[in-house]
Amino acid sequence: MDFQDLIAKALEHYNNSLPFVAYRKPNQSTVKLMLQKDDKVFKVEDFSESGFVFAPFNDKEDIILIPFDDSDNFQAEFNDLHQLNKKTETQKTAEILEEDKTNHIKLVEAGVKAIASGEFKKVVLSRKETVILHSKSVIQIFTDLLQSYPSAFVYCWYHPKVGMWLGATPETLLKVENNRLSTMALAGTQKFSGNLDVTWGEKERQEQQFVTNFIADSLQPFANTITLGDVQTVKAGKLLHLQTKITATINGNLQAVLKALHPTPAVCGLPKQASKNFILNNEYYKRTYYTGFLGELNLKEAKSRNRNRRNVENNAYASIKNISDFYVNLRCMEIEGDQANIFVGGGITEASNPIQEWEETVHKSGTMKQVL
Ligand SMILES: C=C(O[C@@H]1C=C(C(=O)O)C=C[C@H]1O)C(=O)O
Repeated sequence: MDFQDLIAKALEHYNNSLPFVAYRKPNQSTVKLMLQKDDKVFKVEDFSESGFVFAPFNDKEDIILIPFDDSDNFQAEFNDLHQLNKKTETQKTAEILEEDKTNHIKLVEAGVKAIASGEFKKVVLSRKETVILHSKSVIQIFTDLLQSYPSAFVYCWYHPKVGMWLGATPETLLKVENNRLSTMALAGTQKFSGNLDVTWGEKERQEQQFVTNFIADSLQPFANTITLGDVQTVKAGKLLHLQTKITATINGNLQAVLKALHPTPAVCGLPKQASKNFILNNEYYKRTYYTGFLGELNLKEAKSRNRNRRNVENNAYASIKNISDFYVNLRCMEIEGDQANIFVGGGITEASNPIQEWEETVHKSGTMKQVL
């Protein structure tokens, strides 16, 4: 199937008010489409299910599933950037509301105060910004995201009883292939100005180290070996972040591992419960699915043995891999009628400057506004 046919199928499904998800993994060209056959709201109970997961920030709320068995699945290649109409005109930067700025600064000040008084060590504080879409369609936004962010997980998710979400996230929550787990600690932000070789402040290094330590500690009860990579600077659109890759061999079930990890201090804080309570009680809006996670759950993939082997008979015994591949729902938006709600936040430590934190959220929302 070619990409235009895949888009037409998704549109038809949307017009029939039926759930679907279209997505492309980082640095890949294959776009997958799952069309759910009815409009039931399926929920994940224990992560033994198989399908596409859409989980909220608050782990007390329901996790939505588009089950593989109740869906028609398609895929297409998206690699010829010129096959599409050229990227549509970027909308002028929307006006920043003075009230949003004052509120965010107040929120960060309250966060810094709570840290200074010992309530927690780090908290990620965020806000919602609304942009009017004018004539741009959801499908145009999705294809612009695919073109603009080749190294992100790009998706468009729709359920008539839940909503319409789009995003291009740079952050993996975890990937599990049989019992091999890989994840990342991503935090710290600065603007990209043409150079990856940049210096990072102590605040960003510490903030990212909190995330690495938390992930390593949380995996400890389920892991035989945990390997941490070096701290690297990575690019996400026009922003840079600090990242440490983490791999482990796990012996626990996926539900227990997720319960320990989500939400990580990359999107919540440290310690988890105190920072989470602060977020739920103090942010000026409800996060719903922003900073939740999404992706494939228990996908079965046939993997043939090494093709270079002399003994070709071995190739007959293709092994089946069980794969779960989840991403943190960042750099995302919710579409409501003719408006897009963009969600942006940043990590706060005792050393945070409220005005700089406000500016960081402005840079992050700019990344999303580029495709609107
Ligand atoms: C919370 C967001 O991003 C997270 C926070 C970061 C930070 O504090 O520097 C960086 C990357 C993400 O882990 C967001 O993009 O909304």
